Amino acid sequence: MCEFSSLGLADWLVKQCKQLGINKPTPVQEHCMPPILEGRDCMGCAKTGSGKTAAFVLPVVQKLSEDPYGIFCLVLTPTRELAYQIAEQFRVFGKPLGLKDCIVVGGMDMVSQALELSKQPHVVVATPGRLADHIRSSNTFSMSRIQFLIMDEADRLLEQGCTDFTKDLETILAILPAKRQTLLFSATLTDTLHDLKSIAMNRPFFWESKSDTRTVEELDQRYILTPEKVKDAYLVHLIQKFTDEHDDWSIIVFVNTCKDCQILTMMMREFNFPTISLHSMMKQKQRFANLAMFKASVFKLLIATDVASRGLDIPTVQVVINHNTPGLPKIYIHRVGRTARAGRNGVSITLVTQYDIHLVQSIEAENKTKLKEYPVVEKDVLKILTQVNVTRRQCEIKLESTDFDEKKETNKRKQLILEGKDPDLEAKRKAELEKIRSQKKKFRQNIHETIEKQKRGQLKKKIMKRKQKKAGQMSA
Ligand SMILES: Nc1ncnc2c1ncn2[C@@H]1O[C@H](COP(=O)(O)OP(=O)(O)OP(=O)(O)O)[C@@H](O)[C@H]1O
Repeated sequence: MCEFSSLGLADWLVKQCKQLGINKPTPVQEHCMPPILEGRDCMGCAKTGSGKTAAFVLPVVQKLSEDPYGIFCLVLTPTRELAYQIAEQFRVFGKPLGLKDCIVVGGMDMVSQALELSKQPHVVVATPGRLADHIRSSNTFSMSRIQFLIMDEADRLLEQGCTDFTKDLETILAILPAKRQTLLFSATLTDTLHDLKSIAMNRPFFWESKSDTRTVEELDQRYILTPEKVKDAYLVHLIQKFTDEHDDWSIIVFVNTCKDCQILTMMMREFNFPTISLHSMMKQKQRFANLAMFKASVFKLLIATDVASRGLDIPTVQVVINHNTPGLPKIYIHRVGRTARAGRNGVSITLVTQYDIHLVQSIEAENKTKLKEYPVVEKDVLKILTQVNVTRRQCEIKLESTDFDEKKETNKRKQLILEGKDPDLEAKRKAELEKIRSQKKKFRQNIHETIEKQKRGQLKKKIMKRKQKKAGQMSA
């Protein structure tokens, strides 16, 4: 393994790294930092927890020290929490320079952000939506001289998922100078490589960590096959087990929806687990506060939606539990990547129902890893099943008495209007899609049942034949 200084990093930054316990570059840093320092565009694809952030922060800070002016660098990232985490890295490495950063994310005061932007910070770390809002609504800042555009979790920024950043990215890219360095990083770049290449045009250097698998070796990947109705009991059982067996434990449970996140948080509290939640329907200040308390181990259990699945670096997390099987291998990679970071060990456990088996198969195929079954004493789970299910029902009733669903509906309508869509038309379209989906599910279920019936029929026939044969032999 080489040294930071041999990569062209200045002595003062090498010293700064040492002070932070970063002594040797990781492979993504070793390969991507020299081309960035040479002035090339770079696309870096390396596994979760492999030090991609420092791979772009360190060269930018070095270049900034050579010719400091603001706004020098713009970092775009899909989530607000991640923006704060990246800004902190710039602040730490750039402390000797007096580096000034500005965080521009949704859910926080827009006026104070505009004021900060007008003070020409060296580095702006932003989520696309809020930055685009600032560009559209004010002319108090200019990004016409930026040297670096960085997209962290670049594939997420470019894919058209539930939050589509395309329009906001267009607004942002339009005000950036063509002559700049563009750096794109993620653990899962390959699917969007084509789109990314059109953004990074300056002799892009592409580096991907060579490995047979897409998840880290230190991660013990498990699954539990469970009927939907027993899932929560398994979850309570698993958390109780970790609490009993480890003094120092920290777990993230990923769920599919904000509502599920809220209900499971209430449930886990009923079972006296120190639980906190993170989802997009919470007020932003509460989101930051909850994450800070989880990071500080005030709360040991975090129930979160996919808003926490990318980039968050919390070294104490030993276990990730997927309460639902992720629909895409990529989502799985990022979720389980919240543990086993920077060479540490970690465990991931995915709760799988009979209807999710095809999802597990595609996760295994894509990641070239087999998930192993997690051993559980089933009778221990069955013992708590009724209590757990009653608790869920109680929590659901409690949540129904609040305005949670209403709030969700209002938020959704607001979002659609902001996106220039008609909320009523969208609702109709969604209902139609839901109908098709449920028809498909029913169809799959019918096929499954028919196959099972056929199997049972064949088995019966075999048994009958065997009996007849035996009877024949006896009578002979
Ligand atoms: N050279 C190094 N030596 C030791 N630790 C390092 C080094 N570089 C970074 N780290 C640490 O490794 C951890 C993970 O780094 P980072 O968050 O940058 O990962 P990542 O590759 O961006 O992961 P993800 O894909 O999940 O976003 C951090 O705590 C960071 O401080």
